[in-house]
Amino acid sequence: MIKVNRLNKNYSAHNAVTDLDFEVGDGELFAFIGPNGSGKSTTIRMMTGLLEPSSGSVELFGEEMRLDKMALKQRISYVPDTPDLIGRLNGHEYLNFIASAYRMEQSAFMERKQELLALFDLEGALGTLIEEYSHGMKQKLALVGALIHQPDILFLDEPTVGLDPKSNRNLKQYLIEYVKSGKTVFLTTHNLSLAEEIATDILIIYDGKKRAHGSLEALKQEAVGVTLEDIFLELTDGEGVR
Ligand SMILES: Nc1ncnc2c1ncn2[C@@H]1O[C@H](COP(=O)(O)OP(=O)(O)OP(=O)(O)O)[C@@H](O)[C@H]1O
Repeated sequence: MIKVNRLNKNYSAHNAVTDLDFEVGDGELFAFIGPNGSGKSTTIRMMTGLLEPSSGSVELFGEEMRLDKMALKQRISYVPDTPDLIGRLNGHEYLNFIASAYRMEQSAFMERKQELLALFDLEGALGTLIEEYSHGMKQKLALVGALIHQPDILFLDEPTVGLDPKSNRNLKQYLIEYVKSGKTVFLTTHNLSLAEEIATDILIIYDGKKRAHGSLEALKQEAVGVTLEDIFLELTDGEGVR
């Protein structure tokens, strides 16, 4: 599904991402974790064709992702950490816009819209302008918009920030079921218990470089620690357990 090959991004003299290599398969729920400023958003923006790499490449479905690859972009969704929705639209208009951009059939659109709005308790908010939504409501509408066309790969940057506990739990369960159907989820999070709970694969990035990658069990072989938090802190020069 995803192949990242010696990916680099330099901002002036600063290397935000250095020689990053990894692969993500079908049906994986991949957690990409690292301290603030370690290069997660930069990487995800290159993977989704929003930012040109300085060198290296990202392949999705065996094809190189670039800024102009619209056909590849039709098969993915990306929810950034602060979704930038069109404030002058109401929820209905926003979702209609998404449906037409992805050329969804009306019946599939209506069916999935009902399901997702119920999942996030958003049914009552669709007539309201997005600029009047709370942060959590915007986050939930962005998630509905990202999921409605059932992308083959779903990229989520900090998806649970701002969500209430019920929506948080519903999202977790939804993502677990989503990957069981063969789809792929790639998420960044600072919520290590979330990664521990739902990820099939975890990559720790530190200062733009891959520090560790594997299942939780595999990571436990690489570092002393019982929890992902112990391992993370040890591998990222934090308050390690050693
Ligand atoms: N447009 C930019 N111009 C210059 N430097 C940038 C730019 N975007 C990011 N950086 C730098 O690149 C590095 C990686 O930033 P990035 O946003 O990818 O980190 P992150 O891991 O997503 O952080 P956080 O967890 O805080 O969201 C940081 O040092 C940041 O200051």
